[in-house]
Parts: sequence; structure tokens; C-alpha cells
Amino acid sequence: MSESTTQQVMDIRAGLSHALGAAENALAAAQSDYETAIERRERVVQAAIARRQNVAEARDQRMREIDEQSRDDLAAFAEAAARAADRAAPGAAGDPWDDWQPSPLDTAPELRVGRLLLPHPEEVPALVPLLDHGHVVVRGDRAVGDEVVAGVLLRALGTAAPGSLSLIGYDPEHLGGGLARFATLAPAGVLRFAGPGELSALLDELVDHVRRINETVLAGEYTSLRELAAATHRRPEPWRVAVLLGVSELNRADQTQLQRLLRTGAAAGVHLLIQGIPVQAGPGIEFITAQPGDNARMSSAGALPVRLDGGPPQAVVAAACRRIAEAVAAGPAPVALDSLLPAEIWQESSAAGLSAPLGDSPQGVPVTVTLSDYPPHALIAGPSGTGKTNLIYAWMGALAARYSPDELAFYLLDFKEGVSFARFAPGRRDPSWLPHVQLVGVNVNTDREFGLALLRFLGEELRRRADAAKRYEVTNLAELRAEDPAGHWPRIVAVVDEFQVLLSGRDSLATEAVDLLEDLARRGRSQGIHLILASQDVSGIEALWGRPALVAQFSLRIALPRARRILAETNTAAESLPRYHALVNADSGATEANKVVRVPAAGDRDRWNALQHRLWRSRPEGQGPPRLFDGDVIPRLSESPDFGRLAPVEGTSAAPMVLLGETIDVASRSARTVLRRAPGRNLAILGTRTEEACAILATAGVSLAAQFPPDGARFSILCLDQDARPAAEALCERLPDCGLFWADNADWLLEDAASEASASWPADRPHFLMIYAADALPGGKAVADQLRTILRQGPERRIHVLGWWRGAGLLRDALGGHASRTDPIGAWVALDVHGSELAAYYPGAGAPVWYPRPWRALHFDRSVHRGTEVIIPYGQL
Ligand SMILES: Nc1ncnc2c1ncn2[C@@H]1O[C@H](COP(=O)(O)OP(=O)(O)OP(=O)(O)O)[C@@H](O)[C@H]1O
Repeated sequence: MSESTTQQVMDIRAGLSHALGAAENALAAAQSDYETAIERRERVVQAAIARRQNVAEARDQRMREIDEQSRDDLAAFAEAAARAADRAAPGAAGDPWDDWQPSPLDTAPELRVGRLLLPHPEEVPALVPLLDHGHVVVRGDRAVGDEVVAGVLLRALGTAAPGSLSLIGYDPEHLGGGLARFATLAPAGVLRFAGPGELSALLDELVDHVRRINETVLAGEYTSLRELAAATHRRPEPWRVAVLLGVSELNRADQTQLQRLLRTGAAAGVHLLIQGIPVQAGPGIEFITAQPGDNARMSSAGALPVRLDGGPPQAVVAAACRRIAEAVAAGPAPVALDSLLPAEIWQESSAAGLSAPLGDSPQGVPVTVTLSDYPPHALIAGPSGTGKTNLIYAWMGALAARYSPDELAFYLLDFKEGVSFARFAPGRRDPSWLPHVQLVGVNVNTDREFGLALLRFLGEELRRRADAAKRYEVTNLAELRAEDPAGHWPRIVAVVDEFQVLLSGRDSLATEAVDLLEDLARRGRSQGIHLILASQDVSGIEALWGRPALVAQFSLRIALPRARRILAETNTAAESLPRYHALVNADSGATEANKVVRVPAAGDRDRWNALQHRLWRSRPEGQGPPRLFDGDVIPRLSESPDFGRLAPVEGTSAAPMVLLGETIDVASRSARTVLRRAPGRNLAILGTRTEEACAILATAGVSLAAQFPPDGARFSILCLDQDARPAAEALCERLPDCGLFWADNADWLLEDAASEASASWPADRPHFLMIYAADALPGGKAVADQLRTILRQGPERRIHVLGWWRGAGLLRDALGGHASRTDPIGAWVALDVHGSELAAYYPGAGAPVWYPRPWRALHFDRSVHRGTEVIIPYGQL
């Protein structure tokens, strides 16, 4: 083979070998790729399987979570719904019947009718809103529906305050039988029935009522009574629930009226509870489809089934209705005094008058009462127990909170027994007082003189104001205050409860009182002096009726329930006033001016005290307590300001003053008699009452002693009555330089004193001869003559007799008998001695008017008095 062939073969071989090698390599690579691919596929398959498993697990997990979540959500929802339902229907709105009783609530709740059947065991009540929301229509099974109606009614009644809901039943099929279990409400006026033919009239009446509420109560200011109640915390009108049972078809007119009520009633507090009348769905109407078991439905629950509660047991209905009827018959719950108070105290000026609310009108609007130039004065009347005192308290509270003591001053007098005005003065338990009050007179029923004193005082004040007005050339208080801004010119309000006591009797006291009243009423109006006269008694008002000029000034009339003769004759509105209401009339009782007002309770001590303490803490600096005159309290000498001012005077010139008792006066004054060195300056106490005579002598002795240094005066006490002995001894103990004598040594004393009295010069110090039971003087004519000498001549020589004779005639005997002169007795105090017996000791024609009464005495001092004065002996010294 040629080299070239070989070469070629070798090349081919090499080529083949190379190709083979390459092919093998390719095969190996392909093989490897194949294996890799197989492996990858295997992995992918595995991964796919694993993934599918994971997804399935995740899905299962998620499904489980969703299941749990929805179970939790449902539970939470059911719980929340149950809680919300409990809140929406608390107490009597939702309580089960076996434990049910009325529990009035402040706002109208929803009412339970059954339970919602949720796929959850939580008990979720099914509620319907009625009062302040809408209407309820019950359809479906009649018997089950009857129980629903009864349940809704009872829950509505039990959650409303007694009297704030009234029911009207229309039940033509059963003639009220459907509502028979509520029948006990009828006598109290809570439930009334409309007869079978009266549906149209009933619907008309309700529509009319809605219109009236819209016009006069809501008056464009509120859109509903609910809104008004929320804003004012007052509900001026009761809810009216009309229960319309078992009617089939209505005529067109009725249908229209019904539609009106369904649309507009709820805002005006008129609600319908209907069973048996077809009603179209509309806003605010809840439909209950009554079915036994679990098949009932409610429109607000959608497709959710409802299990309705059974109706309330008869015993529960009866007990609740009885309680509500009793509460309604007992009258409305009192309104609190706070409702009359302003947000901030003492912001008003009284320059033009005094205005304050007295309570709310039936429409819930405050009724303001004004005292000013017109009307200037008020008459209040109401039989006992109708709330006259309470009304005065409420009025005073409303005024006192608005006007500061610089703007308003009260003078209060109560002629009734009791202490109704005492709360305004400091007492043992409560040291506060009403800062506006200047004077409180209580238990003055027998002390008419105190009323007269008040009128005299006010008369003086009237003169003072009139003089000031003249000086400033003004005509009324508003102008005076403008001209004299720095002056103190509060308006004065004088309240006299049971004022007729003051005017009763045909004596000079009554005459003077009426004259003063007339003057005050006529001229007080422009000088800011206002009178409020109150009486429970027709005769009280009649006492004024004879004085038309006087009555005409009292143009503000306030009548309490059943008050008579205070309004115009044809005005009988007070006859039908409910309890705790008053009729205010600022036009002398003319019917057109009637305003009915519901008066808050101001009698409650705690509430009153809260106000009084607030005002008291704010009182102007230096404002002292009012003068309290209590006719039942025996005054004490140690508390007498006049006694407190007595001090020893050196020297011989001052004339000593004898205090005798407290005068019945606006200021707390002591009655006094001055024992000057002049004829007749002796004092006689006349009457048989030992205790009072001793009390007066003790007051006299102690007050005299207070004016002398220890040896500045001589006291001799002669006691001729065993019963007076302890008092005489006690007095002697208290007097410096005191000699005590009895019947057996009376002659010594009198002989000695008579010779002193006959001396040519007055003694250098006074000698006070105090004789207890001077009519029992032993010793016959000689001693009697001595006493006469002392009485006649002693005072000029500074010997003064302060003697107690147990009768006016006995004193006359001591003076020398019937025809003797009485001028040695310059001053006297009469106890149980009739006025007629005192004529001899009383200058001028006639005798003083005096009807003795316990622990009161009549004082007369001819050197200073025009007339007598009644005094109250001091008890303890
Ligand atoms: N507006 C009221 N609200 C609540 N309770 C009242 C109201 N008015 C009066 N009362 C209560 O009625 C009772 C009688 O009232 P008050 O004493 O004011 O009558 P009165 O007419 O002054 O009777 P009297 O003349 O016999 O004293 C009191 O217990 C009082 O608390």
C-alpha cells in the first residue's frame, strides 16, 4: 500500500476513531442529561406532591380557622347583642315575668317581647321600641298576639313614671275584655276605654292632640317631645298609648287619621299598639307576627326567627296596676326646689321689681311671678295642707337666690301656731340664717301686737323712703335708686301668714292695723315695699273684702287647690287644680289671667338648707342674723341688749331706769320706767300671778342694781306672801346692800322709810323698797299710813316703791280708798287684771284695752306713754 493509501487509511481511521470517540462522548453526555432530567422530573413530581399536600393542609387549617373565627364572631356578636339589649331594655323593660316589678326610668327604653333565635346558645332578647320611638303592630295568631300586647303594655307602664303614661283602649269585639287585666288603672284615670262606635272620635281626638302639642308645646323649638325632654329634663305631657284591638276594616276617613297618627304621633308622644287592623309598613312601625313556638317574626329582625315570651301572669299585672294607680292617685312626684334656682346667685337688680319663677306651667314653661309697681302686693289662699307654706318657701328661695340682700329684704310673720318661718333664723341645730331676712316672728297668734309693730315699722320705713323720694324729686324706687346709687334701698317683702288673726276683733288694734295696711298697700307700691298676705281661711280673705280699696291693691292673687274667694267670682279654676299646683293671677283674679303652675317641693329641710347655707356663706360682711321673735319663748334678761348697756354711774344725778320685760316690737327692746326724783315715780305690779310678779320684780331689782356701784343704792325687800319667799330671797342675794323683811318686822322698815320720806332733804343715795304682796301689809292703819306717806313723798327724796298688789282695787285701798288719787303710782304693770279695772290708773276717758293672757303684762308709764304697751316678763335672769 502506498504510503499515501496507508496515510489515507490512517487518516480515515483516525477520523473514524475520532468520530467514534465523539459519538461516545455525545452518547455519554446524552445519557447523563437523560439521567439528570429523569432525576429532575422525579424531584418535580415529589415537589408537586409535597406542595399539593401543603396546600391541602393549609386549606384545612384555614378552614378550621375560619370556622373558629365565625364561631367566635357569632358568640361575640350574640354577647354584644345581648349586652346591648340589656342596656336598651333595663329593669322592667326586660326582666322576666317571675321577677318583675315596675321600675320607672328616666328615658323610654325598648321593650322585650321574646328572644331572637340565633344559631348560638346566647340568649338575645327581641326588643321593640315604643315610647318616644314609634308604634307596634301585632298580627298573626290571635291568642299569642294578645299576650304580646299585654306584655308590651305592662312593660311600657312599668318603665314610665306613674302618671306619665296614659292608656286609651279600643276593643269593640271584647268591649275592653282584651284589656280587662289592666282595669284597676281606670279609676285613677290612667286607662280609659273608647266605646265600639267611638273609633273615629278617638282618632280625631288623638290627631287633635298631636296638633296641639306641635303648636303649643314643641312650638317650633323642638322636633319632638323626646328632644324637649332631653334638653329641658322635663316632660310636660304624658305619653298616650292607644291600644286598638280587633277591628277589621277602617273607613277611609279613619284610615287617613290612622296614617296621620302613624306618621306624626310618636314625636308628640302618641303611640299606637295595634292588633287586628291592617297597617302598611312605614318608618317607626314594628310588626310582630305572632306564632306559637319558634316561628314568630319581627320586622326589625328580618328573617331571623323569634320565640315570643308568654304574657305577664295575672298576679303580676294586678299588683303593678294597683301600685301605679295608687301612685297616680297620690299625685305627681314633687319637683325639686333646684329647678327654681339660677345658675349664678345674686345677679339681678331689684330696681324695677322682683321677678322669679314659681314653677312650671303644664306645658313645661317656667311661670314667672313679679312684684313691682304693678302688681305690688300678693294675696295667697289655700285650705290647710294644700301647700301654702311650701309655696311661700319656694317663692322666697327663688327670690333670695336671684337678688342679693342689698336688693331684697324679708320681714316674716306667722300667726299660725308652729314655727314655719323659724328655719330662716339661726337655731340650736343650725346656726345659719337666710341673709335677706331682717325679722322673723313665729307663734305670734296671741301676740297681735307684734303684727302691729311690724306694720308700724314698715310705715316708718315708708315715710323714710317717701322723704328721700321728695328730696331727690322722684316718684318711685327705680328713680330713687338711679338718683341715689350709693343709697341702700332694697325692696322689702313682708310676708304675713294667716294675716286675718291681725285683723280679727273689733278693737283699736285691728283698726290701727287695717289703717296701716291700707296706707302701706297704697303707697308702698312705688316705694318698693311689698306685702304678701296669706290665709287658709275664707274668713281671712273676707276680712279684707269689706275694704275694697285695700283689696284692689293686692292685684297678684295666688290660689292653691280649692282656695275660695280669692279670684274673681266667676273664676272657679282653683277648684280643679291638682295637688302641688297653684293658680297665679296677676290681674286681680280675672279668668283670662289664670296661669297654672306646678310648685316644686321647698319644704324638704335638707334641700332648703343646702340653698340657705350657700346664700349664708355668701352674705355681705357684717350682716347679722335676723331678729327672731318667738311668742312661745320666754325671753331672758341677760340677752336683752338694753340690759347689756346698763353700767354703774358714779354721782347722784342720773335717774335710774327699771327694766320690766321685753316689748313686743320689731327691735328687741326692754320696757322701762325711769325713777326720777319726782312725785309719783313708784311702780305698781297688779294681779295675782305670783310667778310673773316675782319675775318682774326680779328684773326691776337686778336692772336697777346694774346702774349703781356696790354701795350706790339701798334695796329693801319686804315679802308678805309665803309663795313669793324663795323669789324674794333669791333676789336679795343678787342685790348689793339688800335688807330682807317679813311680816313680823315690816313695821320697822316702813316706819324708817316713812320718816326718811318726810325728811326735808333727799337722801344721798336712792332707796328702793320692793314689796311682795303689798296688800297683805300687817299692822293696821298706822302702817298703812306710813306706806301712803312713802308712796306720796318718797320719790322726791329718792325713796321709790316697787310694789306688787294682788289686785287693782287692793292698790286703791292702799292709796286711801275709792275716792283717793292715784297719782302716786306713776307707772304700773298689769297681769291678770282686766282693762276696765285699770281705768283709775289710766288718764283720759275710758280704760285701756287689756284681756289678760299668760306670761304677758300691760305696762303704762304716765310720764312718757300715750297708750299702754304689752310686755313679756323676762324669765331667767
Ligand atoms: N309642691 C309640693 N311638692 C311636694 N310636696 C308639697 C308641695 N307642697 C306642699 N307639699 C307638702 O304637703 C304638705 C302640706 O304643705 P304645707 O305645709 O305647705 O301646706 P299649708 O297649706 O301651708 O298647710 P298648713 O296651712 O296647714 O300649714 C307638706 O308636707 C309639704 O311638704
